[in-house]
Amino acid sequence: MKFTDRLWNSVEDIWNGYLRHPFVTGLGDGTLEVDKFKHWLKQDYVYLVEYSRLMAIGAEKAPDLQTMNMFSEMLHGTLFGEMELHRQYAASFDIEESELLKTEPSAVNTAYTSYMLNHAQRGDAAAVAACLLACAWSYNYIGRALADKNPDLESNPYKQWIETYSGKDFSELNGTAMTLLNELADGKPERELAQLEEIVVKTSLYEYMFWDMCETQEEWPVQLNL
Ligand SMILES: Cc1ncc(CO)c(N)n1
Repeated sequence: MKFTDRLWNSVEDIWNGYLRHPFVTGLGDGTLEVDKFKHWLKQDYVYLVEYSRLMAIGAEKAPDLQTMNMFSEMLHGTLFGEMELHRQYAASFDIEESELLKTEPSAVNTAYTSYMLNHAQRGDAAAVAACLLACAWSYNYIGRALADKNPDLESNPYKQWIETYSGKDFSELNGTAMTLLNELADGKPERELAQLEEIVVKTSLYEYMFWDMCETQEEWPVQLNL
């Protein structure tokens, strides 16, 4: 059994919760309020800057050139593929990239990226791959589920979102994330596999909290005038 098959058993219930989440169902049927989407867009842009650092850490910790290439492919795909989606949506709302980058990360966003960067910095390349997995795999899972459920996207303002995350490039990026973790976890003792699994479960829970944070347009409980 592949390690990702074992992981699937631990995260399936959480992930099916994403598909019932109002933010996600709203993307699928196009009814999501645009202000909520803009909140996601801004928070996610600064999230992806931190997420990209993980792949650079992974390349540095890679045990061989082939693994380094895989982390580097993911890094390139995120910076120049996925983040282009965000830049295009921002342009359609007349939001400059410089404004996206000024976003103050919310409490949940900060906790999520700090959790991943902490594990990536103190762990090995397998730990980095474990940190990356839920993000890539769950968005691909959601994108495909929404595309299947909503075959006619012509009048859906979130068509490009669904097509990006269900499409070929992002599916390949996710395939790389899964292969990376399966290869790096191969031969590890159960104690270490359990630690990697814990990272994937925790990041899956953070993903759920990120959807909630966008649904409620949450930032920090107390707003300071910074
Ligand atoms: C919060 C979050 N998780 C996963 C992805 C997919 O990379 C994303 N863009 N944002």
